[in-house]
Amino acid sequence: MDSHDKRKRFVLLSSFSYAVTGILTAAQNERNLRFHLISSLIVLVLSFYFSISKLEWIFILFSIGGMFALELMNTAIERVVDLVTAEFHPLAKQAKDIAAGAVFVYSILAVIVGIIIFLPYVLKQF
Ligand SMILES: Nc1ncnc2c1ncn2[C@@H]1O[C@H](COP(=O)(O)OP(=O)(O)OP(=O)(O)O)[C@@H](O)[C@H]1O
Repeated sequence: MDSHDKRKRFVLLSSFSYAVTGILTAAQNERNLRFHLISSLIVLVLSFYFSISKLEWIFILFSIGGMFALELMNTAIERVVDLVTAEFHPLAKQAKDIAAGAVFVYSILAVIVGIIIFLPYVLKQF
């Protein structure tokens, strides 16, 4: 491995560690993210319990992963807005509210996916 390859590998590993640090920082500071973590664990337990199909797993994993990714992006937007201004600003409000709106839209979708997948399994229990 030449020094150029070593440098590229170092840059890749650094980016990975920055991303992990970002996720851990957000998880420590954001109540919403911890809520998503707990709900995701419950959903994963249910998925194993009901032995859901491969296709259902794909939808569940995309719902969970997408939710986390959006929540992280929302947190990043909140941080940048707070960095730019501590004063009340209509654009700061719009930026935060729109980012929160994106998370809300995806949450509704994830709940609908959860109902479509789990309701038939739950009803079969009775
Ligand atoms: N600088 C600002 N100017 C105008 N409105 C703001 C500003 N900061 C926050 N807001 C408004 O207050 C709301 C709450 O802001 P806050 O910074 O507490 O974020 P949050 O959405 O509650 O974050 P969290 O997900 O951490 O609870 C925002 O959604 C926005 O409507």
